[in-house]
Amino acid sequence: MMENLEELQQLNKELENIFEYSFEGILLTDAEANILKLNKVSASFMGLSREEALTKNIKKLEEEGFFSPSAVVKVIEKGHPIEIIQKGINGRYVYARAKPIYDDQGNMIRVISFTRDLTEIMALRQLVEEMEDELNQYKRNVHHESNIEGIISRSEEMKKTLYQVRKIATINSDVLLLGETGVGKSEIAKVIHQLSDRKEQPFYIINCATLPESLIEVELFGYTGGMFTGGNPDGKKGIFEIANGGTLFLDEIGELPIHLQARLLHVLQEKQFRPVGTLTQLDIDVRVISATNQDLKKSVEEGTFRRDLYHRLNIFPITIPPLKDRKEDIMVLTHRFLEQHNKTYNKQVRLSPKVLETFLSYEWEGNVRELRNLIERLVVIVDDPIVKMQDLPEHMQTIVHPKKDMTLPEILNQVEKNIITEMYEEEGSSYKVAERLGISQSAASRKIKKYI
Ligand SMILES: Nc1ncnc2c1ncn2[C@@H]1O[C@H](COP(=O)(O)OP(=O)(O)OP(=O)(O)O)[C@@H](O)[C@H]1O
Repeated sequence: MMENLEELQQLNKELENIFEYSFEGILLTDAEANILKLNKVSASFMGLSREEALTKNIKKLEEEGFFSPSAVVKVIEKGHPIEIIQKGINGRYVYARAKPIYDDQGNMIRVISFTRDLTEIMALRQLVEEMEDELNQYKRNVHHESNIEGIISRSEEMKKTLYQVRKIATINSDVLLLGETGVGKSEIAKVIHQLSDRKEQPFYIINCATLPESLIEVELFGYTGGMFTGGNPDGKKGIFEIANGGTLFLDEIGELPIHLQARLLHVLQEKQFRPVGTLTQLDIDVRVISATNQDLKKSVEEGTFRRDLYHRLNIFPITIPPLKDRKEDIMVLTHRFLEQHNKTYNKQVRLSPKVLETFLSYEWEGNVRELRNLIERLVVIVDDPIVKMQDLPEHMQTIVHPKKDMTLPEILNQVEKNIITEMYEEEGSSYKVAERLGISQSAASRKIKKYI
């Protein structure tokens, strides 16, 4: 008996501890809402001492505005458990769950309520939201950092290239940009200038392929007065002199006539040059960025490009990968060009999934320029809001680019897939596809299920 009593006391003590140290407020009332028992947390929600609270009735406290609405009062009215959010006297929000306790005869004898302070959770939520905002801001900044203005890119390949661009931009060395036509060499050259200490100084472009050979020398190096009949009597400044302090972009450097290549090498090495018709050397401070889509090494072997100039230019080469190797860039460039041209022409043109898929597997020999021009053309000429396969240039409509390890059945499968998806896009029904391809409707429908 004595042992049982001790055990009971021990258990009671443990329950008291649990009751007292709970993070939740726990409150017990009778069926008239008189408070019978409550823990510290519950008393503090009401802004009362425990002793005071034990003399109170919840209905009265509710009427006096200590909290509203009261879960206990609602349970007494309705006879079943309730969960609500209460506003407390000191502006605190509380999540309250209350339930009735019945005796064996089905009479409500007690109501027990559990309350949890939401104010802190709300404050924490606000903190989390603020942190999320900060994180997003940070992410935007990072994104901005890895993206350079004017250069749209998302691919790993371009990330590497842009990393090199950033590094080289600030060290003031001459740069050689390599890459197929239309990959963005001119854009990158501008970016290098923009990111360099020379950004406030002029940026000049000379295209060695478009200037007649007879003019290039004069354009680059200028001449002194009286040199040419019909020429300017005061002479003409060459671009090296004009661009002094700034950056000179020599596009299509592979086309520079061989007799001028030695002079260019001299300028690059000595940072000096001599205008045509004079013996005086002028000092210049020009950063030269050259670009070519030619294989300069091959030109050296063929004897059309000087080896020494090639080595001088090739100290800091940056290669811009072809668009076909930058699938993520195809996606993002397509999206951005569509956006731009839709805005310009006030249209809402979108591409069908098949067209997009074709873009991803197309060779893009003209690279970003070709993509940009094609999208502009499509936005202008297509009346429908969705660009379909038949709107593409003919050579793009039937492309299949078998990967190196594809077998003949796989290639044929690919062709079939292209035709079925394209036709289904156009016709929208398996019956029409069957009719056009001269196959049964069930065969057409099977293939549509297989490929789409
Ligand atoms: N990453 C890019 N983001 C946005 N536009 C780009 C990008 N790359 C290229 N372009 C655009 O594509 C077109 C061709 O680019 P750019 O003239 O720089 O190519 P290029 O390599 O210098 O060509 P070429 O060798 O024929 O001179 C331009 O309209 C340019 O603005």
